[in-house]
Amino acid sequence: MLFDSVPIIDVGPLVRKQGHDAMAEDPGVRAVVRQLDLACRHMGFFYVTGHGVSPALSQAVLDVGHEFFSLSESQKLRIGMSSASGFRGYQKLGENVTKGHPDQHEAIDYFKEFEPSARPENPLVGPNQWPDSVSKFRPLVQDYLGVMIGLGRTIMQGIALALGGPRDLFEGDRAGDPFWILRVIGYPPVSNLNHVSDADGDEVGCHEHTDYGLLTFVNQDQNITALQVKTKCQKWIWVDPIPGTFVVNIGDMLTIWTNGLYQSTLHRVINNNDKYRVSVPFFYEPNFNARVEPLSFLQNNSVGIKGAKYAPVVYGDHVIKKVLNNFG
Ligand SMILES: N=C(N)NCCCC[C@H](N)C(=O)O
Ligand SMILES: O=C(O)CCC(=O)C(=O)O
Ligand SMILES: [Fe+2]
Repeated sequence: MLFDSVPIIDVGPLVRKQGHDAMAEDPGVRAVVRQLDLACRHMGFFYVTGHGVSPALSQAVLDVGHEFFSLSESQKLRIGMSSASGFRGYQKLGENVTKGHPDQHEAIDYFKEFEPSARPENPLVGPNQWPDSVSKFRPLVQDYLGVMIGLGRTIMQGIALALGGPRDLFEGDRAGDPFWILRVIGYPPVSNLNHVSDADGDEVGCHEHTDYGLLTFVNQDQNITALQVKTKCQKWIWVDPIPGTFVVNIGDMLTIWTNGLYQSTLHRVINNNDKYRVSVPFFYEPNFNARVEPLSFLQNNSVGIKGAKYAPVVYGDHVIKKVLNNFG
């Protein structure tokens, strides 16, 4: 089965039953689980509706993003990202690099904060940086984080069932204490052309990449189409915003845990519109110290994969390598 567009999944039944002992037998949950399985096997991307996150909260987070990016450069640089801040904070246009190409976006990056006892040589140890010039920014984003961590956990329960595992497969040492990431990203318009001929050039808001962890939830401006995904047929397709939904995609650690059954999917951003675009991806990730390796029950599965196709990695090592690469 091949998808030529991104499927929409109403996860309402899963959200209502999550954590219940009998959830795996609930017919509504089972229908959601089947759709998650197909989307993860064949596309790596899906929209979710029925997630229970307030549309007003999602919109307010985008609004404070717009407000922040409209500030002067010197105000934005007051929360500038550096190695001293653990790579948390504001990065200027072109500062983030993907496979050697500077990206045409500016952003603020947040990571879960470490306990004071964390190893000081870990380059990601540092304080998150909040803009005080946009007073509602911090409380809104913190509310949003709480809600999104809950949604990430719920969808991971659905994915655990989709794989034929117990619902708590990704709890505990795997992803019970997720090293979440949140980015508030601004993409200026790159050109007024109606097509993009050279997708390696300067006009790309974020060059093609896969995400690092388990699940990404993209909250994006309505009425601007800029995100593209590469289908299994190697065709780039646009992912239009749909009101009230998140665009969800799977990350590299799910590829490893599922022994390649659910593969992370290449995507990129080209804001070839005349409006400034804001998106806020929330990344639900494994625990920082999680050891990620193909699940034993997926090493000889129905698709005929024999043995482990991927070497084990520690998630924290993977994300550190990625972040250091992004900022030279
Ligand atoms: N936390 C995540 N997944 N961030 C994705 C950013 C993708 C662009 C980055 N320069 C890169 O090359 O990865
Ligand atoms: O802006 C978007 O729609 C997606 C951004 C993205 O892919 C990322 O930050 O990993
Ligand atoms: Fe991404």
